[in-house]
Amino acid sequence: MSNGQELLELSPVVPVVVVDDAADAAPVARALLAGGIRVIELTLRTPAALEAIEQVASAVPGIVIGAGTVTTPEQAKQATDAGAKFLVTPGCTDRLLEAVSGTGLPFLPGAGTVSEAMRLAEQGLTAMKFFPAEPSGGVAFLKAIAGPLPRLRFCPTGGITVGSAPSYLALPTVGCVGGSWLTPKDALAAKDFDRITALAKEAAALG
Ligand SMILES: O=C(O)C(=O)C[C@H](O)[C@H](O)COP(=O)(O)O
Repeated sequence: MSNGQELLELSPVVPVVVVDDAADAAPVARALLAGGIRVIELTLRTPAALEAIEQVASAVPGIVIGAGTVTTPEQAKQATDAGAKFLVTPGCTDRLLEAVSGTGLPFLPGAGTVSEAMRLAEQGLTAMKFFPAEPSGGVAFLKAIAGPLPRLRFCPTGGITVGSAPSYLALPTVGCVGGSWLTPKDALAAKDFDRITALAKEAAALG
């Protein structure tokens, strides 16, 4: 996997995972894999995130581990050092884009408007996260911009559910969708990894 376009092909659904306890990360990754999902995006929103990435990178080699919520150059470097194999940003600044490209990892930069998507395309980046998908116009927005921007491809994320995912995945400009619904907070709190496997199976079947 060497670029963002390949990232879009890994799985129909990229689980966006928030862990408060790094010890949960490897069991969650195994539960997702058992359900047929072979990619995980751990968000840098919690203090446990970098350790969680390290643990998945070393203990669950079968899953492709990435870091999400990368918002600063420092985080891009920390996530890379922790063993992330790809990076995802919710939006983009010039400084962040330079840092993320500088890691050499494949990445999905975030865009939420036509101009943001065009600015990324100007830099040769044609695979991006569409965030926040539902509040920004969802499927209707993506359909509308496929006319002027047919070569761009997206991982829409934000407000997507197992029910709405198929209408996104049916669009030719959508490679995969992202979502946190595979790893609900209460399932993590109860360490109900079987439930995560069941949700992963349901999501993997969308492909
Ligand atoms: O943390 C990030 O990097 C984000 O940009 C936000 C997440 O991608 C969304 O919060 C996931 O969306 P939900 O599936 O609606 O929970």
